[in-house]
Amino acid sequence: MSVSSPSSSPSSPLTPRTRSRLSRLGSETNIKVICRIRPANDAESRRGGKLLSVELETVVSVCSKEPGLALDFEFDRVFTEDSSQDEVYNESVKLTVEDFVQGYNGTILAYGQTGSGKSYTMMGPLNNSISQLRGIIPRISETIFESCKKRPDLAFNILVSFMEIYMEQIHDLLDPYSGTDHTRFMIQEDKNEGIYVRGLSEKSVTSPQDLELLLNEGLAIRTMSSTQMNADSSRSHAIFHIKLRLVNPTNKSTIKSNLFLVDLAGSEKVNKTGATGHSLEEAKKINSSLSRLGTVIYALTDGKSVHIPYRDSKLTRILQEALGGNSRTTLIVTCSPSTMNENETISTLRFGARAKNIRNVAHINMELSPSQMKEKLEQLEIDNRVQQVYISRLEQELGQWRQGPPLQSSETDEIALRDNKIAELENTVLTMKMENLKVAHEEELKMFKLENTLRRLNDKLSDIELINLNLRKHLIITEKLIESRDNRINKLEQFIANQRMQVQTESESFESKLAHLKDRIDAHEETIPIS
Ligand SMILES: Nc1ncnc2c1ncn2[C@@H]1O[C@H](COP(=O)(O)OP(=O)(O)OP(=O)(O)O)[C@@H](O)[C@H]1O
Repeated sequence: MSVSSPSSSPSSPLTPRTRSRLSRLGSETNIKVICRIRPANDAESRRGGKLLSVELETVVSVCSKEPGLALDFEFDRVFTEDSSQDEVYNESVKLTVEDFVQGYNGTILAYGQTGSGKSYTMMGPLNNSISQLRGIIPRISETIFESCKKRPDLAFNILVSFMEIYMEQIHDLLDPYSGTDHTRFMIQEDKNEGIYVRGLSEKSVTSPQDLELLLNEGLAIRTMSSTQMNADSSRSHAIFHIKLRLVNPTNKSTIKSNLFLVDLAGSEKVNKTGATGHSLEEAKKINSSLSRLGTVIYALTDGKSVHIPYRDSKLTRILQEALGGNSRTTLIVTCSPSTMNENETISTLRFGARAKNIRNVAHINMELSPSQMKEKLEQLEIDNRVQQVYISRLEQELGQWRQGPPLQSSETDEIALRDNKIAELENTVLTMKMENLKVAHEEELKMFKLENTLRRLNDKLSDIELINLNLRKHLIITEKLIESRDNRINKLEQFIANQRMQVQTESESFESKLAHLKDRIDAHEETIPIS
């Protein structure tokens, strides 16, 4: 059996010092990874076999047709063909949205092969009017407004923007007239705002209905086309961005948080989708952009990379905070259940398993109000004044000491002698300090190397623990299977024993009937006169 642990250990590009500083500011968490298996479509029901099975709520097993290839993948949660939109939202996404309203940045990403159910999960079915089928984004908007209403002490302001990255160009989905001048959109970074796209329109919303309307308007102009794998295939990465500003009117402090909801374009095997000409170019761009996302995830988790190539694509640059930064991130990997898509599904599950090792450090994004800043400044000024008083007292004492009674020449010589001695001693102390510093530096280097070795060992240990965990899970599953087989055997044995008893009873009754008949024949024969 193989297990899903990536070749290397969970790690992060942050140095231990930066990490500990960030940890003090916020909480460090792994990216949450959810797997969702969609129901088989018509073609799969007709021709494909069942590829995936889910024995536990967190493990999905691939039952490959290749002999000897059995893979288990562990995620934070696995949803099956029968899971509803409601379950997916409540059990995997709602918490991120509640954190978002508390001031944490959040990101929810859907990744998977074309036609595997990303848009269904994020938005809901196309042209849907059934409330239970609504996807994550419409449900999120309701939670946000409900949560904001529960905090009447704060004034809130919600802005949304909606963009797609199509063939590596940014398009504004809330401004159909933005035209073809894509150079007006620039990805920029700001100390307060984080990473954002300059030039993108932002619309203020005051109700879930407002937000849903904008979502649908944007979706209506998103680049879609029909492929052999999906009649309504999204050919772009769609990024819906919700900006929340919560202001405390009393002290004027502001909480600012950003939520990115990303429906990625689906990876595809061009020979399967039958893409040619322009569709082929689209597919190549989609695959190349997803492969850059994979490279970033690989670099974040291989435990070696110092440089993370976020700037290699627009998608990874925009998602920089979501991947290894200040964000609570959930990745939803979507899969077809059928053996017809075996390679694509295994590759999706591997992508999810690797991403699960990314560590983020999220913190509440709060800006102090002018009055809070003033308070802080005043406190600093008081501290400063206290220090100044202390310094002037010391200076006064020193002055008095310096002024002391007039000295005799023999006393001046004595003092000069001692001054020289002091200078000499000070020199020695300085030299010793330098020596100490050198030694401390060498010690620090050694410590650093030792820490590195320890970290590598720890990483190996967690790899082994992960493998061990998977093996134990596999063992549990196997034990359950054996137990269910044993039950079945017991039942069958019971059934056979019953059958035997029944046969025996029947044969005994048959024999007694036979004997009875025989007696009657004998009796009959005796009564017949011999002619
Ligand atoms: N969980 C589900 N339950 C019922 N139908 C689903 C489910 N997931 C997906 N589908 C259906 O499968 C088809 C493909 O889904 P969807 O368009 O969401 O895939 P996608 O991954 O977004 O594809 P692409 O990358 O090509 O855009 C749609 O008809 C959708 O309604």
